[in-house]
Amino acid sequence: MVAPLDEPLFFELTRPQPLLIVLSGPSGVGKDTVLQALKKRNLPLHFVVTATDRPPRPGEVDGVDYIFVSREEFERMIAADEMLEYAVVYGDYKGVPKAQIRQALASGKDVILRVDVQGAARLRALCPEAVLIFLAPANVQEWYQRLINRHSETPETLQRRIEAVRRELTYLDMFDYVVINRQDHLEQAVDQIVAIIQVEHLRVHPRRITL
Ligand SMILES: Nc1nc2c(ncn2[C@@H]2O[C@H](COP(=O)(O)OP(=O)(O)O)[C@@H](O)[C@H]2O)c(=O)[nH]1
Ligand SMILES: Nc1ncnc2c1ncn2[C@@H]1O[C@H](COP(=O)(O)OP(=O)(O)O)[C@@H](O)[C@H]1O
Repeated sequence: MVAPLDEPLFFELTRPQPLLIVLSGPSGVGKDTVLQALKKRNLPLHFVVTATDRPPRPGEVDGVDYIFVSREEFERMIAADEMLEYAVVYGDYKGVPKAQIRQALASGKDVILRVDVQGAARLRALCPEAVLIFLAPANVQEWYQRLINRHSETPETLQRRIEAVRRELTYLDMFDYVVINRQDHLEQAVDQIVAIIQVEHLRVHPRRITL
């Protein structure tokens, strides 16, 4: 007996499972720029705002780029177990407030956040079904020039980022995807991340986020 042709097939009945997408990669590769471009695509994506005790850079907005807090406040949040994940990154605290990730996952949308490779490793351990995307430069020279041209660092903070990059590249094997953010081809990188999200939603066995 064949089901009536107008009856939805079983796979149309499964509610799409929201993804937890983790974008990582070396300083200056273009994570924030890619996320800003992704926001302009108006996809059903919830962008998690993470916390830091680093002072805001010119143009950075509290509650949008980061939740900017003092070192004392950050350490209070750690002690109060308010952080899902945190790390010292290039000398500053960075962390994912549990409240932020809960609010994001409750939205029913795909959730995306950008963390350093330490954060990506921690989120892989906490949530094996997260989708980890490594944003890479086309080559070290392009990466270095991009970081310098951003004019965001003091000699000390620049040196920390340069010293970190070799170690950060060794984390690649832990990731699910690598996207190259080529010089002056930003939209190509964004297209690839959109494609990853689309394909991840076509899995016969959807990733189930447990956090
Ligand atoms: N582990 C972790 N890293 C984070 C978090 N938020 C931001 N980061 C990362 O911290 C690193 C330093 O960020 P930032 O100080 O803005 O410097 P930038 O990477 O040079 O722009 C970047 O790789 C960010 O992706 C977080 O909540 N946890
Ligand atoms: N594809 C690209 N081509 C050229 N410049 C880029 C590209 N992506 C990002 N940038 C620039 O590189 C610098 C670093 O980007 P940013 O998003 O701050 O990196 P991250 O968030 O990974 O530290 C910024 O000045 C940004 O405008």
